[in-house]
Amino acid sequence: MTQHCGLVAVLGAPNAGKSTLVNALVGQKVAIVSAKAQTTRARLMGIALEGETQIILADTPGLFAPKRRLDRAMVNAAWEGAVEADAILLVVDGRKKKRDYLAPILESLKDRPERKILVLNKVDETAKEPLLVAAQDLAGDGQFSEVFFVSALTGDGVPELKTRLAALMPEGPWHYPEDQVSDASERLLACEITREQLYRQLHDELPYDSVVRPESYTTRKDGSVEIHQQIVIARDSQKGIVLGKGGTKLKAIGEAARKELADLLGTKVHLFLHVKVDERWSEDKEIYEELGLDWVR
Ligand SMILES: Nc1nc2c(ncn2[C@@H]2O[C@H](COP(=O)(O)OP(=O)(O)OP(=O)(O)O)[C@@H](O)[C@H]2O)c(=O)[nH]1
Repeated sequence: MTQHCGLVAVLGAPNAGKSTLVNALVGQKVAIVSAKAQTTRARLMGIALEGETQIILADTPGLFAPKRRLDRAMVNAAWEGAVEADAILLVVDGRKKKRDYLAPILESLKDRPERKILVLNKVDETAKEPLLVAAQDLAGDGQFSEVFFVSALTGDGVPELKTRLAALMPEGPWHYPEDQVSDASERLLACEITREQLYRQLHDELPYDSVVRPESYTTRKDGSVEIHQQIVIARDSQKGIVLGKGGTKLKAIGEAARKELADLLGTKVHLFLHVKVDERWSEDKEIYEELGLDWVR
């Protein structure tokens, strides 16, 4: 059978469930998910397989009005992900009754020539009637060729969406080997996993101006992996939050991240986390490059 391969850009407001959807389509965790808005910083790709078709998913940062430089870089990355895609998915939180916040996204999508598919997510927590109203409301202007109702969380409707996306992918050789699920290097993916644990375990206490950087990533003789990472925060006063009493918080974060990494990499993992205070990290070009973001003024 001939191979098919194409790019799908996944767009949507922060917290719509884009990362969860990409993970569900890939069938394995590739993008980090958290209840906090704007979790997705780097442009991670998920790679889904359906028969002879490879679907490359650009999991883009949520689109929102950018103020800080980091935010502007994220929005730029989001649009980059959508350029010349074979399909654009707009993921919308179906539970939300108010939809004005989507107006700028809908407006900017108007000029895009790609096929656009509306995905109303979180159907597990939404009644049918309001979902239909939302679909009519958003797809009424004819901009979307199709509407899918899914729950990225439970997987409801996801296989149907995946089948449809596969059918839209053009003929062509696969871009990635069969067993690859993400184009993020393992180093970077490992940082994302630590960052997710930071979010999970510190909740609202975690300062937004923090970042996890890779220091080193080596395979030991016995096949296990030794990973060193730096948690960079902007203020000395934030150190206590990350470390916790007697360092217990950081230990728990490292332990959870290590377990998950071992699971993902299928080998024993030694994870070392170092906390560093750097007031000016958000002005550091190198950090942006590391995270796969463009430096924008
Ligand atoms: N009930 C329900 N919750 C969902 C569903 N999909 C995602 N969520 C939750 O919504 C929150 C946001 O999900 P993410 O996948 O991180 O959202 P995102 O759009 O990638 O967010 P950003 O990274 O901020 O752009 C998480 O708490 C998810 O568990 C769903 O189908 N049903």
